Amino acid sequence: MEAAELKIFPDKDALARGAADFIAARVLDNPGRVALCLTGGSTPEGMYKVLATKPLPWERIHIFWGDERFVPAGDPLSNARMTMRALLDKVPVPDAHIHPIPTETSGPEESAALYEKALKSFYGAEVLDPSKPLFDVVLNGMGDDGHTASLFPGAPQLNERLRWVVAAEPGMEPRVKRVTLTFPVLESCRSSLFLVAGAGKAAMLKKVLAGEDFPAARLKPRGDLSWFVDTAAVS
Ligand SMILES: O=C(O)[C@H](O)[C@@H](O)[C@H](O)[C@H](O)COP(=O)(O)O
Repeated sequence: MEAAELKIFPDKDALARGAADFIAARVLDNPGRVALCLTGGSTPEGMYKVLATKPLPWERIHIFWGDERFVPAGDPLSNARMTMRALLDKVPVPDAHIHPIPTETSGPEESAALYEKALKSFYGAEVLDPSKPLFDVVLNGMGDDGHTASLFPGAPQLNERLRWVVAAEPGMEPRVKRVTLTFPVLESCRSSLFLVAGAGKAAMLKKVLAGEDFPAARLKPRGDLSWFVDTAAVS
């Protein structure tokens, strides 16, 4: 693991362009099967729209999500739905390469078990090999309370080292149950990046970058880690 890199952009649009360029470059670095782990929240949406304009080899890109709200696929709160509308509906990615966290199940526990199975089958092994990262790029957000994915401060899911995917209680708005990848899985990547924008994040960003114990600061990717932030978030 290398030291984290901090990239500061003048505003949210510049941040979106910078992050989309970064992801496109990482995709093009890999001549084989590419796996991207995307995130929900409001910050990535603009970046997804920029990424949709990039001429990328979509036929060899697979899409996963780091967490999902336990709502039907068509619900406006769905992270996958937002990503479909901003990005995936606009690019020639094969349907079979889109791997949303299933939510039409008996509950978040069943969703987590099914997604864990899907990830292991894609990876081709039951145990993560440190020399073989699962994802090329993992995109992360950070909540005002320091959560990332649906790993909330003080939650038992923070200490999960065996399960790849678990159910989570709603830690903050929207107050719906969640399904989330765990740290070892989010960390199994070549590159990891956080997108953080807006003055509302400034106080927490300062603490997390100083290494205070919040979920976003606990993420220790095997590959490189970059923080893409706007000036408001570092104000
Ligand atoms: O489902 C979710 O809510 C997210 O995956 C969550 O972890 C998000 O990334 C952060 O809360 C930041 O969200 P914003 O970009 O909206 O601030």
